[in-house]
Amino acid sequence: MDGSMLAQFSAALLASVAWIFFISWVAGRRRRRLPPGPRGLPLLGYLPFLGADLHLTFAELGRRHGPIFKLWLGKKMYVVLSSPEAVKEVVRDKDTIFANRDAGAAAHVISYGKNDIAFKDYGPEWREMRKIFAHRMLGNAALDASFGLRRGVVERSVKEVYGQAGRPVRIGCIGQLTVINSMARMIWGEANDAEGTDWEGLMGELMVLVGAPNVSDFFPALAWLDLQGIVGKMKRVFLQFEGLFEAAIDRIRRGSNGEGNGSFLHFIMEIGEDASSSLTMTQIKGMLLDTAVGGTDTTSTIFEWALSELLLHPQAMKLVQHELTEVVGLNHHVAESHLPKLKYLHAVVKETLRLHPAFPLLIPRRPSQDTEVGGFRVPKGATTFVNVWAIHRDPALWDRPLEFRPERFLDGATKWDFSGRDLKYRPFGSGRRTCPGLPLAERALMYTLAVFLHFFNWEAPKGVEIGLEEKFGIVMKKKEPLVAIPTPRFSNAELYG
Ligand code: HEM
Repeated sequence: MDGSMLAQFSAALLASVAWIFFISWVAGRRRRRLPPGPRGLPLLGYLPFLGADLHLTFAELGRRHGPIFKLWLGKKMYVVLSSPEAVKEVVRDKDTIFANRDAGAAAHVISYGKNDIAFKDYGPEWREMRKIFAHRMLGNAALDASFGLRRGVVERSVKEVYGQAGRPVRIGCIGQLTVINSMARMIWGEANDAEGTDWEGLMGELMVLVGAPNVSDFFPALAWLDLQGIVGKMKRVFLQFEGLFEAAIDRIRRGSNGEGNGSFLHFIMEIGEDASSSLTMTQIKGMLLDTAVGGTDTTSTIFEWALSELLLHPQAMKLVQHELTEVVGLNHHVAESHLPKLKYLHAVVKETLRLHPAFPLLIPRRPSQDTEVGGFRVPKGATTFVNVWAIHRDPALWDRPLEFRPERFLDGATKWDFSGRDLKYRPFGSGRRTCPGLPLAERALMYTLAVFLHFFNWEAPKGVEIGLEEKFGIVMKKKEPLVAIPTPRFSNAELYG
């Protein structure tokens, strides 16, 4: 090889090496690229621009930046997903990596320091608690056994509404109280140590505190100051629950008249006190709190949305009541055994949950290591939201998405179950962290709706417009409580208690 050939060869070799370096640098850079997102202010990030309705802000940002975007709120990075493809990566392909939750300061207090199911980090203890919760506490046998407790509460509410027939009633509030009291009854049993507790107020305060934007979460270094007093207030709410649990546990331990029988508390204590169980008393109380918190606001809110939609869609209301007449029969009580046959009511519930998912952003997850979604880097610990509200209304995924059409969930739509198998419909989430309360939620919601729609006709008071305005929160409620006039459907007064 002469000198010039050697020089040409060296130059070619150098160019190839440089090219390889360049390509791997670009690939590496891409791998390390964070998702796009809006610019914010120094230190505060996007905080000043968030607005009150997070789901709407996130939907708008999704339109601008794509289905995977990030934003900084104070010192914390948040990633928001709003396409089934991106969600699939998180809840299927990388479900284990994203199986932790992000417990803010307030959630930390109310979850017994992440000692419940909703906030405990993924691992063997969480798996054990979840297994007991889903398969034993909320298994079919336990739910069948506690039906009497639920029925008693619903029948009391029917009697109350009957007493106000022909007049406007705040049915949203009555529905909420019915669900709250059913859950309380199931937790405490007939003895109900919680009798006299202002559940509505207590739950309302708890949900506001968990959902409130908290400076301590955005700037962890300032957490010890509890600048908005949220943690202080949450501790007071927590102590009220703690007092109720302690009183009931004490009563059950003393074996006083066994009135707790049939209640979750009694049932779960039996498991906890079994020598082979590793459940601690704190975990038991954490699971009961999950039932009280996870089960009440969600179920009662969907009850109110469903009734509102039916009042706005008289044809759908007619079909529900016709089905109830066929399945339950005139002058008969609704039983839980009727529920699987109420196909149209099921479709109404599904369509309601599509348009008004109780958790519009699900419950945020947190990756336990650096990872990638859609080719973007998501760093360990980044709070990850799924904007299920936006996915459920995406015109690319749904035909006439803003219309209330229960029919879309009928006929050959067996894939539309609540399991989250179809990633464009996930009102109960999916993957490892999917809602374990689904069997109870489905029964309680369907039963309460079936009873109220079987026993009464409903109409809006003259001159009152039924609105569908939303009030954003951890659980998204109706802005204006629903008011409607009930008229008994049957002349036999005995049916109404
Ligand atoms: C209509 C009623 C309900 C709706 C719409 C609902 C929805 C949800 C959703 C979307 C999640 C988050 C899932 C995810 O991150 O993928 C969740 C979690 C949870 N839900 Fe429900 N839920 C309802 C009723 C209930 C009931 C009745 C209970 C208890 C008896 C309950 C207990 C829980 C718990 C403990 C979690 C946390 C699970 C975990 O982190 O492993 N929920 N729920």
